[in-house]
Amino acid sequence: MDSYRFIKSSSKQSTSSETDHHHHQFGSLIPRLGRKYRSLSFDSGLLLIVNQRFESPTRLVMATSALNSDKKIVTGPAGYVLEDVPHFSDYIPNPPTYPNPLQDNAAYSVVKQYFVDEDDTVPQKIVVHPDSPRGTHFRRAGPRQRVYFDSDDVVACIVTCGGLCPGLNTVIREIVCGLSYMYGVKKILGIEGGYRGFYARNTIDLDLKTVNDIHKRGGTILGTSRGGHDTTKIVDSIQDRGINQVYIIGGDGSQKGAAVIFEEIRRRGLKVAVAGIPKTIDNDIPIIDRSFGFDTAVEEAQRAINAAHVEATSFENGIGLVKLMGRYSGFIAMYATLASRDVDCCLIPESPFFLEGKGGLFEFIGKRLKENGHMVIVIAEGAGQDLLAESNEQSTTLKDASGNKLLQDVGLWISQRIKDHFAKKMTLNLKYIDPTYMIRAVPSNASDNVCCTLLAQSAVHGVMAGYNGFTVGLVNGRHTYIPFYRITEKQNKVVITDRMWARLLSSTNQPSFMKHDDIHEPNHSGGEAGAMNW
Ligand SMILES: Nc1ncnc2c1ncn2[C@@H]1O[C@H](COP(=O)(O)OP(=O)(O)OP(=O)(O)O)[C@@H](O)[C@H]1O
Ligand SMILES: O=P(O)(O)OC[C@H]1O[C@](O)(CO)[C@@H](O)[C@@H]1O
Ligand SMILES: [Mg+2]
Repeated sequence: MDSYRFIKSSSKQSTSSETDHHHHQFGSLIPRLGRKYRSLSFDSGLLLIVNQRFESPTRLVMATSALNSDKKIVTGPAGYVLEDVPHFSDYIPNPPTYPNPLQDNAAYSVVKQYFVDEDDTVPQKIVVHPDSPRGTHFRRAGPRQRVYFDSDDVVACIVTCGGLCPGLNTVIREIVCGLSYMYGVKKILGIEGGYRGFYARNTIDLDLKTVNDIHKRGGTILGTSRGGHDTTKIVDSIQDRGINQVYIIGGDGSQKGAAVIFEEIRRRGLKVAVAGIPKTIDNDIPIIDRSFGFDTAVEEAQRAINAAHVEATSFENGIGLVKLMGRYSGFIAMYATLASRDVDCCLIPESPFFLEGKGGLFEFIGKRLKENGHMVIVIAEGAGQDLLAESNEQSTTLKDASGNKLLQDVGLWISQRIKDHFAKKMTLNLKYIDPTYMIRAVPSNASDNVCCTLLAQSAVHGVMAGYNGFTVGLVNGRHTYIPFYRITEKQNKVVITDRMWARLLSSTNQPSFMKHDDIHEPNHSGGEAGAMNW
C-alpha cells in the first residue's frame, strides 16, 4: 500500500491539528488520484498534490469545508487539467473495498490490461498545436482492480426520464446484464414512469429473464415522464427502499435532476451512487461526442426525406417539406440532410433565416424550382420560432411539465407562407411531411445498440468502483466519467461558424441567410470537443 505524506504549503503553513483533520478528510482520496500524486498540502482551501513523476506541484481544487465543493480539479504539467468526478471516499471515511469479481470472470481474465489504470484520462480537445497546453481531461471509464460494493449488498435501480429515444430498452437491458454477469448483483429494481415513480409508484424487479428481448422494442419498458422531480421525496424513497446504486437514463433535464439527487445524497452522507446515462436524440448534451439513438433517428428521418423527394419530383414545381425533431439543436436535421443528398435547404434553430427580399428563403425557392423543377426542404422544429412568434403576434410562453418551451408548429406555418407567397406567381405543389415521433419511437439500430451496451457497462464499472455523481459519455471516441456540472452547464448546439455547417451549405448549395456582419465568433455555447461540430 502506498503511503502519503502531508507537506507544508509555502503560502499557508498548516498546523499539525489542521493537517490531521485534512488527512482524515482527504487521505483516502489520494490513492485514487494515481501513482503520480504522492504528497499533499493545503493552500487557502486548495489541496496541493505533488506530482512525483514530474516533480511539480499539482493542485486539486476543492473547498475544505466538508468537501461540499462541486468541483474536483487536478492540474499538472504543461497545462494538464483533470476535471474529476466525486468518489465515495471523498465523503465517507475509509469505505471498505473488495477485489473486482471480474478478476475471476472467464471472459475478462484473459484480457490483457483489462483494468483501467488509475492515471488514465481522456483529453477533451484532440486537435492541438505544438505549443498548446495539454488542456482539460476526463477520467477514463472502465473496470478498476478494487470495487467499493460487496455484490451481495447491492440494491440497484434504473429510471428513464424525459422524451423517448431509440435504445432506452437496450440500456436498461445492458445495465441489468452488466450488473448480473460481471458483478453478480442480484437485486435490481425498475422505477416506473420517470422521476415521480420513485415516490408515486411501486418498483418492479428486473432480472436477466425480464430484460432478455426488450432491446428489440422501441420506447422504455419502465415508462417515462416529464416534471415530477421532488428531490426530497426521491431521496427518501431511495433511503427507504435501501437502494445504493441509482442509474438515471435521460436527457439534459434528467441529468440536472440526477445532479440534485446526488447533492442531497451526499448531504445526507449516504453510500449511494448516482450515475447518469445521457439520452439525447437532439444531441443537445455538451462535451460528449454523441449518445445512443441519434444514429437511429437520422436513419429513420431518411424515410421521410425520401418520401418528400418522391412527392416533389412527381409534380410540377413540387416541394417536399419535412419537419424533424430538434428543439434547440439542429443536429438531426443537419445530419439527415448531409446523409440524404436530396435536400435543397436545411433550416435549424441555430441559423437564423428570413423569408422575403433579396437573399431570403422565397427567393431561393423560386430559383431552385426554376433550375430543377422541384425541391426538398428540411426544417428542425425549433427553427424560425422567432419569425413565427412575430407573424402570430404572440410570444410562446407555454411550457411542458419539465419547463421546456412548447413550440409552435413551424412546419405548418412555413408551408402556408410558401403557398401564399407563390400563389399568384406559379402553380406550386407542396407536400408537408411531419414524421415527429416516428424517428424516436423505433428500436435502436445496430450501431446504437453497441453504443447502448458500452455506455451501460461503463456506468456499471464506474459505480462499482465507487465513483459517484457522474454522467458516462463518449469523448473523442473513449468512454469517460464526466462531472454533472459540465454536462448541465450549457446545451450543445450546431456551431454555424464551424466546418460542419459549411459542409452542409456547400452540399445543399443553399444561402447562409447571414450577412457577413452577422457572423460572430463562436460563443462556445457548443462546439467543444466532438459534439459533431468537426
Ligand atoms: N433543473 C432541474 N432540476 C431537477 N429536475 C429537473 C430539472 N430539469 C428537469 N428535471 C427533471 O428531469 C426530468 C426530465 O427532464 P426533461 O423533460 O426536460 O427531459 P430531458 O431529460 O431533458 O430529455 P429530453 O430533452 O430528451 O426530452 C423531468 O422529470 C424533470 O422534472
Ligand atoms: O412531445 P414530447 O414527448 O414532450 O417530446 C418532444 C421533444 O422531445 C425531443 O424528442 C427530445 O428532447 C425533442 O426533439 C422534442 O422537442
Ligand atoms: Mg432536454
